Amino acid sequence: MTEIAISGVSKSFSLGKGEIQALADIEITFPSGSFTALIGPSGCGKSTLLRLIADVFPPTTGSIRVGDHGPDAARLSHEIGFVFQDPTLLPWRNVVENVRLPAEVAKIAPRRDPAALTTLVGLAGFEEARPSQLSGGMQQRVAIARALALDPKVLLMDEPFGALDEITRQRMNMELLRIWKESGATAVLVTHSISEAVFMADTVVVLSANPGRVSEVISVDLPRPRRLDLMRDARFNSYENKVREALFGDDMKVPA
Ligand SMILES: Nc1ncnc2c1ncn2[C@@H]1O[C@H](COP(=O)(O)OP(=O)(O)OP(=O)(O)O)[C@@H](O)[C@H]1O
Repeated sequence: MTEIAISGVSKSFSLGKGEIQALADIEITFPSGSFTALIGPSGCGKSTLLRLIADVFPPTTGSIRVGDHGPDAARLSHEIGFVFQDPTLLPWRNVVENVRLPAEVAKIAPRRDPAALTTLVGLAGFEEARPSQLSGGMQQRVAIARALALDPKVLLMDEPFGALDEITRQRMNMELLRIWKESGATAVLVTHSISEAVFMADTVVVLSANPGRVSEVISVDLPRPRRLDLMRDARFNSYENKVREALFGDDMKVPA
């Protein structure tokens, strides 16, 4: 069971002679096995928050707990899988070899069979294909399989489908929900899409900028498994409106 607890976290970066405060007073818990979406204006610190959890850098103040330990220990025991917007596959390696890569870098045996993971992400038959022979959506599937190779307890995704067309993106979202359920991981997804956030998440965390703060936490009480026709449901639209209002505040109000 891996809960992520973020307490009193702020993050500042030095920039030239000055300093930029990316995040302030972040207080939030992601329950074990939950799916959380982070949404907010550009520059509000969504990626920074993911990177803090992944131990790319430490917080300036506050603490982060991943399961029973800090992000550094979680990273060292390979408990965190990360998917970026760009799949960043090695072009000279085939699909299975790319999926196996994290285990090779860590000098340990893969905790999940790379060929089985390739099937799990819908790429059976493409095991030997090179990245250049795959579409953008297929490359991103490989990146997801690679993130699962060491059986992480936490899956962090930074706009993984941002570069994909709408049809591929919605398909990938459905598949990602299936893969997430199968993995049992605690998932955190950064997205710019309100409907994607509501469709995927148990909880949508809305951030505001300068510095990044949590402005609203919206629980999405919609049944799972979720299918695309859910998007036509009035309850779905009302959650979208809630997120929209949290993002745009007074700008949403109709002038008298
Ligand atoms: N390594 C870094 N060094 C200096 N400043 C940084 C660094 N990483 C992020 N920042 C700054 O922190 C702030 C938040 O950036 P971040 O990338 O986390 O925002 P974001 O919400 O993910 O943005 P976007 O939606 O545009 O991707 C920005 O002002 C950015 O310039």
